[in-house]
Amino acid sequence: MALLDVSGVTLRYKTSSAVVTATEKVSFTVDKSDRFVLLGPSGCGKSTLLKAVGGYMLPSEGRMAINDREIHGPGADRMMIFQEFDQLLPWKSVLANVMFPLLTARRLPRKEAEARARAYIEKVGLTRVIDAYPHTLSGGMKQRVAIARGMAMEPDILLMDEPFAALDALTRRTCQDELLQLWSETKFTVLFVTHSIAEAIRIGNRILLLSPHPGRVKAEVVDVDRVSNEDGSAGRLEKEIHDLLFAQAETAH
Ligand SMILES: Nc1ncnc2c1ncn2[C@@H]1O[C@H](COP(=O)(O)OP(=O)(O)OP(=O)(O)O)[C@@H](O)[C@H]1O
Repeated sequence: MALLDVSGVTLRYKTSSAVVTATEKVSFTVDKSDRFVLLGPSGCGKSTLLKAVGGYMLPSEGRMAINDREIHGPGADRMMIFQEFDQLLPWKSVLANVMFPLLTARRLPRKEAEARARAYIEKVGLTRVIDAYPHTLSGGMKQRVAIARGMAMEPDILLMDEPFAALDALTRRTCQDELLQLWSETKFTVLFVTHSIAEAIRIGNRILLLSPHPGRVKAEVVDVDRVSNEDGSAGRLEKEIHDLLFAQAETAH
């Protein structure tokens, strides 16, 4: 049984003047310990899909289930990490930010919450700024706090919406490496959204390619680790994915 099962999901926004179809009949499954990437051009509905898996939006058609339980709303089994640097509570220290959902959503006793928060802050290498406030941290550090906060909840799946997109290239690369390092230690499950082909290949072991608006499944690339580890093949895979994503658009011009 898959950890996450998304089956024939259509997601629509209803505004006062129009109905926008963000994704159409999208299906995929995520297994435990997958680093599953949703990849596609801007506007293909990646963030909308993630929002729906998070329980913040219900499908107009199709079904989503986690551990065979239908998703009806948000839950502590799914934690979201966003692109924006302002997702932390500015009036709370790093430690208090990481402890906050442990106390409120997980309802852990304060001592236990603090011990767990300290352990995850150490995992992301931020112990020396544990008492600092978010406005004194760099963008990369704030994202690491958000990751520590998400991981400390020990959810069944981490939902990451372009978490490194607003970082400079070097910091982005470091954060990607750190995420992979954390993954090799704990083998958590992550559903990761990006529009960067290179980032998808670095992060994912499986990549779902979505067509432009409305998002439909174009293809799934499996076993990315094995393919991209072969000599010089990351570049080849990048080109193949590019061609798959943009073939139709290019022939149309
Ligand atoms: N709140 C909203 N109301 C109406 N339409 C929306 C809303 N949010 C998104 N959309 C539309 O739904 C479609 C999918 O948007 P979404 O943000 O999920 O795409 P995306 O693939 O994540 O894009 P990006 O990479 O630019 O973030 C787009 O056409 C967008 O304009």
